[in-house]
Amino acid sequence: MNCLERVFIELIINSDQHTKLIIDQNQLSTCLRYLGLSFQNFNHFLANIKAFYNMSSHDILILYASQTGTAKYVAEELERQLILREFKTLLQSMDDYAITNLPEENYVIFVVSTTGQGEPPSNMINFWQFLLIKDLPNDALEDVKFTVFGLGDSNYQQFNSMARKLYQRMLQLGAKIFHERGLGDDQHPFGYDGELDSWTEKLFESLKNIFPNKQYENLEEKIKQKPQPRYQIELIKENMYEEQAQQKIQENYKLIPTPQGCKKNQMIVSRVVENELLTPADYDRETRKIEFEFDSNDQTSYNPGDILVIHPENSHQLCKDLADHLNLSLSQIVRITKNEKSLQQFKNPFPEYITIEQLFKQWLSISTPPTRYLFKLMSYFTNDELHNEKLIEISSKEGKEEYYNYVVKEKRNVFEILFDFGTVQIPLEYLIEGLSLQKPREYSISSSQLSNKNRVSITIGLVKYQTPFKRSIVGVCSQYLKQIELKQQKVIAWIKKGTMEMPFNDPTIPVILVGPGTGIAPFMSLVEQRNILIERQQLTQEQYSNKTFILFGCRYKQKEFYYQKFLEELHELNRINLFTAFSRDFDSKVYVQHLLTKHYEVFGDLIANNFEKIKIFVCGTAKYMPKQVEEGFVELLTKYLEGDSEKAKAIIQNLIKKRQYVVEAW
Ligand SMILES: Cc1cc2nc3c(=O)[nH]c(=O)nc-3n(C[C@H](O)[C@H](O)[C@H](O)COP(=O)(O)O)c2cc1C
Repeated sequence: MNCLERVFIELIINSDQHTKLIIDQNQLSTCLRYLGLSFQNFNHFLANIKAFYNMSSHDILILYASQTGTAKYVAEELERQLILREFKTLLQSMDDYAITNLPEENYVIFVVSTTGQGEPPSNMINFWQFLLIKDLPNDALEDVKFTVFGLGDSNYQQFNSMARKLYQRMLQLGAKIFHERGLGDDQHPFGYDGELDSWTEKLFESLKNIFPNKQYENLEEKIKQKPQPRYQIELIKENMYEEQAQQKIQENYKLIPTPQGCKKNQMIVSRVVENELLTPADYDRETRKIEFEFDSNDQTSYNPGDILVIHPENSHQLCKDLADHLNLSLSQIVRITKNEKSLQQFKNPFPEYITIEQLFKQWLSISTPPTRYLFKLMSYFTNDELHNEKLIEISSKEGKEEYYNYVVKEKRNVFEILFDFGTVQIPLEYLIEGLSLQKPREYSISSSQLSNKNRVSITIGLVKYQTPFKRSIVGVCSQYLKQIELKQQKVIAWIKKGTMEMPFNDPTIPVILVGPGTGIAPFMSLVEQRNILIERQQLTQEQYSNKTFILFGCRYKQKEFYYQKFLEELHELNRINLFTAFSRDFDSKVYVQHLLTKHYEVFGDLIANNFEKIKIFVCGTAKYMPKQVEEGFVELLTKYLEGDSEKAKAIIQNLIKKRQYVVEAW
């Protein structure tokens, strides 16, 4: 090893406090150039480094890709199970992992969810792009043994597609399977657990053959012992905390974890300035237009198709109830630090000093059902035998049904659970370990920034429903936004690109926008923007007419035809072509897909004359609509092409491939 190489190693090692190799790809290529090393040589070089420093590394690498945290939780639970059996593990999100180390790994477990329409979660994008590099040799990963557990929902057309694609790509690159693939499904009566439990059981069978010296039996005694908590918590006395530090606490919101796919420095602080009810007050559905104004110094910019990602707050009452139950005051300041004795590797997401109110309102997901792991943790903190047994049962594989019936289906939150198990006195450091972090919620933007540069609006349907036991549940974020005080409270949000790349600068490009219900939201942004551009660019009627086709559908015209006046006015002016379907106003039910076949000549001509530039966007609920609309397009083209269904299918498939036909569904 020459002295330049040594310098390089020092650089890498000193840049990382965990003595593992984490370098980003820019750093890597700069260093490689500096050292005159090719990429191939680099792997060999890394092996040298490891040997040189005798880094005792892991037995198994767990890599997860997760959009809303489920795959992350599953990966963490797997890690706990592996640690219990004496495995040395390394757990990372795919994009945090230095992918150039992958050929050196022995055993890898991938836990990967699918998002969008069969797309990778944001923390897999770079990793996936790297794996897809065309000239990677087919023996690049020949020493790697792997398995995949996928999280998906069979209601989506591309069920678990990222887990499947990753599996195939790993095989193409020469990696070998050490355990069969598992595919979890949200539609299973027990959600992904329906598949995960048996997959995990078999995983340990497979591992027994590979790592016979680990501990697989007699785990009961170990399980009974309380694990080391991940965090340490210190209650801070008020007089110990000076004024300057108080100021810091006020600014904790700046440390709220950046949502997937957003940029840290693009956090927006805004206030709600308008909250308009779009449905009749006595209707069973509630849809609102919520408008935000950015705090003055924000240089925020957005375009039609972009998404507003909102960090919601839990209700004050729930935070107070939970704090009271734990004998804590909301104004209590606590110091949260990492417990270095914990065997798990993780990033501490909390600010060092934080009030209980901030912790419960902004940081922890306390309104939604907690994971099974919380029940396990709770079981260590009761002297009541019955409660202890029940908690252990719910947290176990055997108690899966009970967990689903009592927690998931009934949407019980942590306060309700602690209340039911009143003998449990769980310390705060264990409680926060058993809860997930607050999840941001995504909404399509429905305004154009050309109309007001400091404002953005969204169209939200209020989530409210009853559980099987008739408990009334409301959605965390929609309720938070509904009740927010106008112009008072700060709302923390980010803007990110959506999947629909809209032609927002050119109103002459033909678009077909299919948006039933609140699926209309992103299209309102494009329509408003195009309307302004038609004026600004002084376009002629010939240039702008028959370019923006909107298909909107809902149950009743009188109750749910959002933005009716504006849309009908633009239709009158020939600035848009509006087609509507009201499914409950007439005896025969008409939905948006029926409008396509009904007007097959209009849409057939439009598509046939604009193959290269037309854009079709479909937005709304995921369950049946996207598939039915796609079938509607195929049907209309078949009719237009006088029965040539193969050609019709090929046209739509081609548009999908070229991303001229894009679905955004939830
Ligand atoms: C916006 C959205 C898009 C989704 N798209 C798909 C999909 O295309 N295919 C699929 O199998 N599951 C899809 N799902 C389901 C998720 O993969 C599933 O709920 C998973 O458990 C989420 O895991 P995560 O929280 O780790 O991202 C989607 C879920 C959402 C919210």
